[in-house]
Amino acid sequence: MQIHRRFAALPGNARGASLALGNFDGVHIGHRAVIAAAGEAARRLGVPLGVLTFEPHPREVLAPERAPARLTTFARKVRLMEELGVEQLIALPFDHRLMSQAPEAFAKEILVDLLSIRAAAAGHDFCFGHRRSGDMAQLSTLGRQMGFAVQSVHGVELDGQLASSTLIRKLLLAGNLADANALLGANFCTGGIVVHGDARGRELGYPTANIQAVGRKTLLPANGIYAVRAGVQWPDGLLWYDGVCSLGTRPTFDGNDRRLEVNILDGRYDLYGLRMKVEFVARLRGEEYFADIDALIQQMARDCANARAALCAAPPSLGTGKGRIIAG
Ligand SMILES: Cc1cc2nc3c(=O)[nH]c(=O)nc-3n(C[C@H](O)[C@H](O)[C@H](O)COP(=O)(O)O)c2cc1C
Ligand SMILES: Nc1ncnc2c1ncn2[C@@H]1O[C@H](COP(=O)(O)OP(=O)(O)O)[C@@H](O)[C@H]1O
Repeated sequence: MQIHRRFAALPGNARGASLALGNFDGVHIGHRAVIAAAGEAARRLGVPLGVLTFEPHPREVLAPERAPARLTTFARKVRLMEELGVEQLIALPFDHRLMSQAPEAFAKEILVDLLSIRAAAAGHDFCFGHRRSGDMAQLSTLGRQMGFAVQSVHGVELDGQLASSTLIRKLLLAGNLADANALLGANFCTGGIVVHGDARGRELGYPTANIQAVGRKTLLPANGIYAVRAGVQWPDGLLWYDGVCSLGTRPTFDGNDRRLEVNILDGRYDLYGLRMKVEFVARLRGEEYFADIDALIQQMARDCANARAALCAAPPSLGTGKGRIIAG
């Protein structure tokens, strides 16, 4: 996949694609339906499949204090889109010129003059142009006038819930990881760098790598204990391990800061300073206060056994998206 981040540096092969338009935070099953629709048009027309998005999200530029925490970093979006077969990712900076562009000017200057698109697909509620004044009906009209096909894609519902980034954020914050992952079509994933903690984990018999976010933070799920897959970025490549993670303030030890800590179930490693990805596979329980440390240690042993069982039963991490396209 080729990634284009600057208007001025768009090579010729970024032009003439079938493009999915949107922000795609989470790359959830609704987003996947939009990308699939753009992919079908790409195959029909014999042109590359692309995604046009703005990075950072316009909301993060216009009202950063009100922007919700992200489900996916840009790097994670790139990886998920690559898995979906996206060939050209055009992630343009959202600047003041773009902000003030009327819908017609956006279509003419960006979609036609800059990108010469052949087709566009977006969610039925997609808005574009100055103050989000352009909608899908207008994009279809502009497409007819300017010579590109437009497909409006209906929302995707899973077990009666319409996939949306907002709903997935709510589910994660409420501790409903199973539904959030189902709507994501992949396991929720975050990560960071392994830093020093209180050196207590090794005394308990469960060393835990403390993960500190680097760069733009993602949302974190509700506090609790989770079965995870931990991706360690060793100098010579990324390796995945089964693990268990504790997310929260460690009430047993009067912790006051919120920490994300991962115990890799098998083996001992020196992880300090390395990057680690944490894929949340299943929620095991909430954090608890233990008056007796031995009781916590016994519970941690049960957590590890439960994590093993959950990880054995879990489907492969990516491409598990299910869902039904609904009308309307
Ligand atoms: C599987 C697992 C379950 C845990 N459950 C709890 C818990 O219920 N309550 C709690 O206070 N801390 C819990 N912890 C967090 C430990 O207290 C924490 O890992 C320990 O204090 C080590 O901290 P350190 O990495 O800073 O040394 C859990 C940790 C793990 C790995
Ligand atoms: N299986 C393992 N899972 C997680 N960390 C491990 C493991 N084996 C060794 N370690 C190392 O132990 C460190 C965590 O030990 P711990 O006693 O919890 O101290 P601290 O939290 O202060 O770093 C990790 O950062 C890592 O370098």
